[in-house]
Amino acid sequence: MLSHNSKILYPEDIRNMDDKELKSLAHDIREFIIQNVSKTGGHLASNLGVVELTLALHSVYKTPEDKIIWDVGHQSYIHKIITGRMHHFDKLRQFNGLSGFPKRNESIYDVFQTGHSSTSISAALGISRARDINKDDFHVVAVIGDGALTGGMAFEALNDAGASNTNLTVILNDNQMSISKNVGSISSYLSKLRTEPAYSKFKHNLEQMLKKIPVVGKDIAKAVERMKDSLKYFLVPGMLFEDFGFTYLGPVDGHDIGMLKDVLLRSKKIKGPVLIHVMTKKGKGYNLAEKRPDKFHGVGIFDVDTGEFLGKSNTTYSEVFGDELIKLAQADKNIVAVTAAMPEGTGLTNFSRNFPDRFFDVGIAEQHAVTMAAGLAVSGMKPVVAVYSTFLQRAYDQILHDVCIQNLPVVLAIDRSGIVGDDGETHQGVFDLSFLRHIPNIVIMAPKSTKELREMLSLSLKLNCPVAIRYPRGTDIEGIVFNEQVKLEPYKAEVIKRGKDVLIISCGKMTAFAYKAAWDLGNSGIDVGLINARFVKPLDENTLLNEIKNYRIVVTIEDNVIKGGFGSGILELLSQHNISDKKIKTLGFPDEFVPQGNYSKLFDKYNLDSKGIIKTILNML
Ligand SMILES: Cc1ncc(C[n+]2csc(CCOP(=O)(O)OP(=O)(O)O)c2C)c(N)n1
Ligand SMILES: CC(=O)[C@@H](O)[C@H](O)COP(=O)(O)O
Ligand SMILES: [Mg+2]
Repeated sequence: MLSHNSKILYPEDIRNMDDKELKSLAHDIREFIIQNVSKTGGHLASNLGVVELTLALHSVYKTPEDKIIWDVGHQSYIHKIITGRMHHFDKLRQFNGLSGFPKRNESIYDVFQTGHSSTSISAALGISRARDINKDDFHVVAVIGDGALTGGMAFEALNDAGASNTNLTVILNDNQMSISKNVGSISSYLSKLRTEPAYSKFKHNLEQMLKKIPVVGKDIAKAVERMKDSLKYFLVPGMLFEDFGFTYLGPVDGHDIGMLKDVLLRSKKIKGPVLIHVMTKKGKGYNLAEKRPDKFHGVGIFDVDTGEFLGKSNTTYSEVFGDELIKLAQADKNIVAVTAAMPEGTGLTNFSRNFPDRFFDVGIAEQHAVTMAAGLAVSGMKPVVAVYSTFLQRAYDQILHDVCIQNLPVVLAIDRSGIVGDDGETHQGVFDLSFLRHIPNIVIMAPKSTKELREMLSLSLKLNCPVAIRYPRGTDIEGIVFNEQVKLEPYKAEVIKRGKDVLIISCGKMTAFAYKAAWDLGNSGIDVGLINARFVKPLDENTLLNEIKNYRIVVTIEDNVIKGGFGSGILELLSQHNISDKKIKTLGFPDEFVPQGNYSKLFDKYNLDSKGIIKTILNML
């Protein structure tokens, strides 16, 4: 049984084990992961599915000289356990603790950092090409899931790698799941490869038969060749990948260590790019996760026996969004919803059940999601693209070129804006205001509460132009109840409180911290005014200028990077109106990547909670 006190494992230990020992280790590792993740949270089901695959990879390849690149990287826990990091798992995804993704500064075995999907083949190809230029001699392996294979980047890389002749191995970990059930025609194609063993048997028999046809004369020889070629398309499993220029091996049972090692050893001898199709079961070894791999994809703390999640269960912004969209869609048949493989996370699952014909899961393809929505919009539909802030980074040009230049009524419902917490720097949604604010035609809103999100969603569908609504992960901040009397009006800010000494102008969720700071300072005799901007673009210039003129000190606060964010917009406004007699401070995230950690830790670190705001204001007074 593995525990945090067990001997630290390294790949050499794995390479010295026979298949029986590896099988037993696989069992222990599964138990370790289930117990550990139940206490820390993390990506459970994906890791349980790749235990044997990871052991086989480290047995056959000589890491770290040979390079393994994990796509997304959420399935790298076993790789971490057997590369000397088992003892750090009690701090998995915590502030200053072990990352849930590969990190180059954590280990020499982590050769490329990931977090976002579909990058592994590109990175592996780059590493292979550098190796070839340097005349080095090592193997490069990309491990990509069937979900990640729905991303366009993966195909750009297959296209390039397939024609490159370079030695490179792609392991396709096919468990038929993205976070939810995998979608699209490639997924159906892979299912066919998995489920039709007759396919390969028939192909083998036929090839044998064709070989036996005696070649009598040129014409017959040519005809036989042509027949072979056309039959190949029907009969060769993995023909799609073969046509891309890869040698296809598989499908192989990804839970049989012996078979995995065999096929990996075989692949090492093949020149040029190779794709090995490995079939695994997501959640393998934990019955509850095998049954509901979607539910156990990414988890908080849970009870191992019952599978019950033990965290808080207040209504989240995502749930409110999904609920409100259903109501709006009931009244307007032109409303359609689009997700890039995140129906559950974005709160669209119920929508998909209520309106199956008006719901589109396009796979892990954010760029396509946005342009496809633009196509829906030019045809009179009202598309709402629900997407995490961090993943929308992929679709910058699609927003600009396909939506905003044509001024199309596409609503971007940007979930997980601001701090997401445990996933860390690859996933923090702290750039959206900066990468959207400068695009002409777009309206940007940020609700201070789940109630305001409902109103903003309803308004966004009436504005007939591109709209982004950015809202955070999780629930309303506990303990702060707003007096929600000021109804949302288009392009109008909300004056929550007037004061004399300091004005805070807040954006979205940060209004809650500002609200508490304003009241706490009031109790100490400092009279603070508070405006909830509601509209980041266009700013409600009249209200803002009318209020700002009454104060000497102005503080802006946002859960975005300071550079190019909401506060920058206020500075631009003041500069355009030649207002230079104010003391101003823009609060937000500094020019660095925000690490992993829970909300309170991070808001405290960056002085963005009410305590931090009070500290800033006292320093300014
Ligand atoms: C660009 C991007 N969009 C969305 C996600 C969210 N995401 C993380 S894992 C995942 C599913 C990946 O499926 P697959 O590659 O098959 O791995 P599995 O979990 O099935 O092992 C998704 C959609 C992401 N990481 N990156
Ligand atoms: C690995 C990945 O990108 C997702 O699984 C992500 O961790 C989901 O985040 P939420 O838990 O916020 O839905
Ligand atoms: Mg998968």
